Order: sequence, then structure tokens, then C-alpha cells
Amino acid sequence: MSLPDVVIKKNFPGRGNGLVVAKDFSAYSEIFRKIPEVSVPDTDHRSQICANCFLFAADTGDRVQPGSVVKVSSCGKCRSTYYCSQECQLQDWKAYHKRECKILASLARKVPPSPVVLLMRILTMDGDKRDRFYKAMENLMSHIDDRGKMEDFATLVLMSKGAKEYSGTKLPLDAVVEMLCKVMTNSASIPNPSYDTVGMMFDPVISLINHSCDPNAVLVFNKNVLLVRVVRPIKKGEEILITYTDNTMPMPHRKEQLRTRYFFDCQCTACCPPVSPHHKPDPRNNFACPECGTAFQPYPMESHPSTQLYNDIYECSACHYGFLDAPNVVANIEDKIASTGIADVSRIDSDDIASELVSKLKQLYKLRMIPLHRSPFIEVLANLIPYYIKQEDWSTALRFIGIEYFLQDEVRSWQPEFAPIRLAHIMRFVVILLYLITTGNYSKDLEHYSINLRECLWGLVTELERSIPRIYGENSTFEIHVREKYRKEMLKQMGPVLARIHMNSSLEQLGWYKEMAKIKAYAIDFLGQP
Ligand SMILES: C[S@@+](CC[C@H](N)C(=O)[O-])C[C@H]1O[C@@H](n2cnc3c(N)ncnc32)[C@H](O)[C@@H]1O
Repeated sequence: MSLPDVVIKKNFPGRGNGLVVAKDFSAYSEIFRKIPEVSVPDTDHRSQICANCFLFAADTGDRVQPGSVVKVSSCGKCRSTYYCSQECQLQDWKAYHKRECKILASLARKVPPSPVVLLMRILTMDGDKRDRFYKAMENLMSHIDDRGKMEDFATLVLMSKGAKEYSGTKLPLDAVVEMLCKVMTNSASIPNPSYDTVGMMFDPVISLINHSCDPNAVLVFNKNVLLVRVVRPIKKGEEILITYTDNTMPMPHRKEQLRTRYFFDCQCTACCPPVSPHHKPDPRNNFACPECGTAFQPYPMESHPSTQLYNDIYECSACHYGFLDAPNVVANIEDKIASTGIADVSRIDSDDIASELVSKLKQLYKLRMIPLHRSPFIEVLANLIPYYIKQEDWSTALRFIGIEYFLQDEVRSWQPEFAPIRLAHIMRFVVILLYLITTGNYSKDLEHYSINLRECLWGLVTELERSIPRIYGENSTFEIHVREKYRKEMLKQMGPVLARIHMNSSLEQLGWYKEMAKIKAYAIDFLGQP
């Protein structure tokens, strides 16, 4: 492997092989960057991004801004693979597309799911490249036995049959199924900076990086280049650990995701914290006292050395509201949430559904026991915000982005600081503010709060520009996009005199915090309304 600062370490107890660093790394530095061996665009985004360089416009994704503007044109033969330039088309043609183009053309634009397209790219490799790649894949985990017990295994077999037939490989079906299992265990999604999945990648070296819910590194993409960046200092000889899940979820949700998707029981430092009176409980796991809102953690953690520590908390430390059986109280609350069906709504496609969700959200908020950073608030907000953006109801979208930014991100950004998801939220906040400012289309309710939206926008763009290089490195396409599109547009809106004043003043002097507090009130007051 030609990555000088990284070595493969075999057989970590309980988790197989992994990658360790060969020197010290400070926070926000880069460990390595690499173009993944195989990547494919997400089936839903094929016509929006370049299949070679994954060029994004930050507004490629449905979640930031509808009506994206990426200029790509399709391959004239298969008509289902898109490129931003002839150069990209040629590169991809030589690397992969010349072997898949005919297959895709024969499918008449009905492109199979991304794992199948990715597997076809592997199965149609030839020569030295094929030998090297297959050798590197040999020792990767497939979890084929675990997958065999899953309900959707039949689908995996069907997908493997498809990939075998389309690619014309001579490998027996069993071997293709095992390969697909390796792809499922070791691939990663390619997010754009708005955190929409725009593709899928597979690389035998990158896939050696193991998981922790308290990670020291993060994977981000700058176009098609994957960067492994440090989020807290790593000492020489330490393992590189990233998160495989939505790391903002509470521990039981993370564990469940890791068990069902990656087949292991996470024993990381966040899931098994040290038993010590000085240990600060992980805020991701908090519930709130229904009387006064103070945080408490009632999990029965059977497999866990600190069970006692958490189970002993039966009384609110602030108001002394009593819990006779805290785990049971929580179970009842979880049942109540399940009975609302609120967490199951993944796509909102009408005003009625959206209003119903909003009213359930308010009911749950009134219970006070579930902090806003927990499920199901996370899922509901993740669906409501793009819905209102799509409806161009910017005032309502602003309420929900306010809840996300002020109330969820406090915990979301707990670790790692400047998580990519936090930057995606700020970006979305910026987009909504800019729309409100340029259209002047405020609701009466929003006008009532007399918020200086320009000040808010200025501070957020400043925050974004300061934070992006920490996670994405200098001069990323994300940074350039924010500078070229959002800063320029914002300055245009302000005019030269105001712009000069802003450039020479601190956020404090500009009253940014005061204006942001008004948005916070606008968002939270709404949750309390009947
Ligand atoms: C992408 S692979 C990582 C490389 C893997 N260790 C190997 O040797 O091929 C993902 C698999 O590694 C294992 N793994 C990763 N992180 C782990 C952890 N923190 N604890 C236990 N197993 C882990 C799980 O079996 C998981 O399905």
C-alpha cells in the first residue's frame, strides 16, 4: 500500500483488521486522500452529477435547494451515465465505462440499483487490475453467514444473479453472492456537502477503517477524492476510527444500526464508558425530566460494566421528581412514540401529512421527556425541512431549521466538533435565509419577530467559511462554492456600503447573536403553540 503514514494492523481483538497511523496527527489535519478504486453515482442522482469526478453543485441534492443546476450531458450510447466534460467521459470510458456501456444501453435506461452497477464494474475488470483487486478483496469481511439469516437475503441473491447475467462473468453464483456481501459490508456512500447521498464507493484499503461511536477521524469527499481527516488528535500507533452510523443518535439506536447493517456489538468508549464518578454522561443518550426538563439517563445496559451507574438514577437531580422504575418509564414513552407512527413517515407528499406530523411533533414536545435531538424528532425534521423548501414556504422552513441548528446541533456537534452534518445544516440555513431575503416573502408571523435576516445570514456564511477548511481542507469545491455563490450573492444583496461596514466589524458589534436569538425564539415559540 503506498500510503506512507498509514499501516494495516491485523487481527484487532473482536474486529478483524484495521488501519493505524505511523505518526502523530493533530486535529483537523489530513491523514490521507485517495480516489476510491470503484465508485458509481446513486441511481436517483445519475442525471445530476458527473459519473467520473462526482462534481457537485452544493445544490445538487433535493435537501438543499430544488431545481439544481449541474451541467452534465449523457453518454450518447447508454444515455444513462452523465459527465461534466469530455475529459471526464474519456477517463471513465477507459477505467470502466467501455465495459458497462453496452450492458446499460441494453437495459434501456432502467439502471439497476447502485450496488449492482458497482458489482458489475468489479466483475468486468480485466488483466492485472482484476488480479490485484481480487487479491485485495480476499480477506475482507462479507458476513455472508449473518446475511444468510436476514429477511432480505433473497434480494441479495437476486441482485447477484442480475450482476452475473449482465456482466457475463464465469464466476459461479455463490462467489458473486459472496462478492456482493463484501461490497455491502465494505462500501460507503458518497455524500455531497449537503449530506445527500450522491453515490457509492468501494475501496479495499479505505474499507479497512473500523468503527467507533467516539471517532477520531471522518471521511469526506472533495469531488471524487476521498479525504480521511482528523477530528481529534491521533497518536502514532493508534487506530483510525470513523463512525459507520448516524453518530448523533442515542446509544441503543446506534447499536441497533451496527448490529443489523454491520453485524457487531459495539464496545467502543462511547458505548462502554469508564466506570467513574467523574465520567460525564454522553448527552446523546439523555432523556429529560418531565417536570423540569433536566437530563437523565435511565438505560438498562445489561452488557455494560456501568449499568449500576445509570440504573441508579431514579430521581431528578434538579427537582427531585421521582422515577420508581426509570427504564420502564422510558419504555412507556417509546411505546407512545411508536403508537403515533411519527417515526415511520419517510416521505411527505402532501400538506395534510405535513400538518399532521407538525401537530404530532408539538404533542411530543409537550411530553417534555424526549429532548429534541432524539429520535423521532431527528427523522421528522429531516423530512419536514425539505418538504417546506420544496413548497417554497421559506418562513416555515426557517422555523424547523432553527430547531435543528439551535436545539439539535448542540448535541449533534458534541463530537466531533464541526461534524460534516453540522456544516450541511448551516448551509441549508444559509440557503433558506437567502431565499427569504431575495423574495421578501415573509409570513406575518415571521415579520412579528422583526429579525434582521441579513445580519443572521452574514454571521452564518462567516461561520461556514471558517469551519469548512477544518473538515474539507483548504480550497475544497465546497469552500469555493460557498464563496462564489453565497458570499457573492449576499454581498450583492447588501450593496457596497453595508458590505464594507460588515467586513470591518465583529459579529458581536453587528449584533449577530441578538438577531440569531430572535430566530431561536421564532422556532421554539412555534413548538409550544397549540
Ligand atoms: C468495513 S469493515 C472494516 C474492516 C474489517 N475489520 C476487516 O477486517 O475487513 C466492517 C466490519 O468490520 C468489523 N468492525 C468494524 N468496526 C468494528 C468495531 N468497532 N467492533 C467490532 N467489529 C468491528 C465488523 O465486522 C464490520 O462489519
